[in-house]
Amino acid sequence: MYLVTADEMRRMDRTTIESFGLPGRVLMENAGRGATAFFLKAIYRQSTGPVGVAAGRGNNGGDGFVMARYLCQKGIPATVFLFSPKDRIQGDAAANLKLLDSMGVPVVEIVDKAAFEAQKLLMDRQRFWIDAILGTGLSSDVRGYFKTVIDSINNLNRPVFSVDIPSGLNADTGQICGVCIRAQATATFGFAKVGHLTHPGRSLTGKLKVIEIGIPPHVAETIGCRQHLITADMLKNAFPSRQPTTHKGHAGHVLILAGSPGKSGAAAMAANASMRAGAGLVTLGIPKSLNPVLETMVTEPMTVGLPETDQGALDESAFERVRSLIEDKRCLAIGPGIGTAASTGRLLARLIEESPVPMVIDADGLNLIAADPAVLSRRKAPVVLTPHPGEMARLCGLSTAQVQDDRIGHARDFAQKHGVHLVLKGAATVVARPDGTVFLNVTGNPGMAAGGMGDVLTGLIAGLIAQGIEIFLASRAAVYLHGLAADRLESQKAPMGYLATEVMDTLPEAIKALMGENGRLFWPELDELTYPTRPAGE
Ligand SMILES: NC(=O)C1=CN([C@@H]2O[C@H](COP(=O)(O)OP(=O)(O)OC[C@H]3O[C@@H](n4cnc5c(N)ncnc54)[C@H](O)[C@@H]3O)[C@@H](O)[C@H]2O)[C@@H](O)CC1
Ligand SMILES: [K+]
Repeated sequence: MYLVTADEMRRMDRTTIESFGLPGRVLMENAGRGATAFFLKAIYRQSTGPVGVAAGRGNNGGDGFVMARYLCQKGIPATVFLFSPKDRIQGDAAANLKLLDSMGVPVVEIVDKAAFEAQKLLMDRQRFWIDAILGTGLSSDVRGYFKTVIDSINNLNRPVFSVDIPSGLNADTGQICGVCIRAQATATFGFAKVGHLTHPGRSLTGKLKVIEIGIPPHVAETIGCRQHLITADMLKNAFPSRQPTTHKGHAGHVLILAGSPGKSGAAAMAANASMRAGAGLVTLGIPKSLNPVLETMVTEPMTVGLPETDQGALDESAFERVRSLIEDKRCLAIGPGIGTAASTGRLLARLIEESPVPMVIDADGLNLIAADPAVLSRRKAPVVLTPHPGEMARLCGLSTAQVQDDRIGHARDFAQKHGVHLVLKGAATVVARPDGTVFLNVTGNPGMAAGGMGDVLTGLIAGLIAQGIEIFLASRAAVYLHGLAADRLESQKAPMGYLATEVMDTLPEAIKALMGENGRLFWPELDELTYPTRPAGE
């Protein structure tokens, strides 16, 4: 499912109108009619009463005029509060405003703060609000008079329904431009916008419905839209089917380099998560003094003690041993709990340059790369990086706040610049491919804000790659499954307090839910088999 930016939506509207020949007026009619149906279903059915339509001077306001007309036709009292002089409304919106006049729908012109104050009583009487003030045409922070209007509507504490996007929300980043409507539900047109599903936009949008308004689906491809939503549908066939004769060698062998004193748990979780992902075998390479501890912490994974520094971190001299360990592996994951010793950094750099198998790099591995991300261009095999916003900030030389302001943009830029796959963790994880294609994940919940979740994700991605799943697909499937497992725990257990190891242990259930029928092996039922009733020859 495509997620579009404001500019892409504008280009799609234009292509549909100019090349496809569908008039803008028809699009606006479809938008307003569809939005009304959703408003009645999602908001208005709870109770009844007068509806205030707050309209701006652009086409978003035009959609609001159409909605007011349909409400009036249904006998629902609607008043349009027009936050612009009537004579500044143009085009399709102006045509729809005229229709309101002829239908007798009241339109209250509010052109400045004084007029706004004068209408406060009438505004207070409205039981519901439709927000058609600003849509994808928002071009800067909302200030002054419009800011007061948006604040006042929020403060009325009435159910608010947004047309296309909550007014004040940046459609490209999900960031608030000065102030923003808090909607209970939003009807958007043609395609969901990136900002609807990126935080904080997601919580301001409320329940979202995409209304089909007549834009042909192929137009998204024509204009080169590169953002998508991760859906179960695109992942359900990701897992290679297992034959009755499949053995652990077929299911792939993962090598994980992890751990340092005080961080042996990270190594154990990453290794066990690869097993939970379905990898056939996992070998865990750790600093040798940690080997006795890890031997008792993990059961299924094998452990190998590697040369270490005086402080007990992985040492560069482990390189030859690791290189020989990689030979029969399908994926190398490195980073959980490895620390940031310079010698470990040199080991990592040499592995990036030499590893013939895909690498997943996480945690301290990312902090080590941050000193010289150019090493990534010398990789032999594909690389997946899994930073959280803080690690991403170090990789990009930015502040965490700057990364969070445009998560998709930074993830895409880094992936393109360094030719890597990048998983930017956090609410609505972003998965970017070296060509700049980006997918957004919406599974998961705030209960995941706990130590160890990242280690589990690293092991999960590696475990999926080891099973032969293409790297970008494996990365998307992993973030989806990781969130899905946590969502199960949240609904069955508690909103927080569940552990990373519990998420890990729930992964097989999440995989089963994702695979659906594809996950079942169809053995013949016993009564379908025919047995000789007596031994042959008797
Ligand atoms: N044919 C089309 O283009 C269609 C557009 N549609 C609607 O049209 C909307 C986009 O319409 P427009 O491009 O006219 O833009 P909007 O209606 O979103 O807003 C544009 C107006 O807001 C003003 N504005 C921008 N930033 C502001 C700020 N920070 N503070 C105060 N005023 C600000 C602009 O000067 C402009 O007058 C969509 O969100 C959607 O609701 C739908 O009707 C479907 C068809
Ligand atoms: K709006």
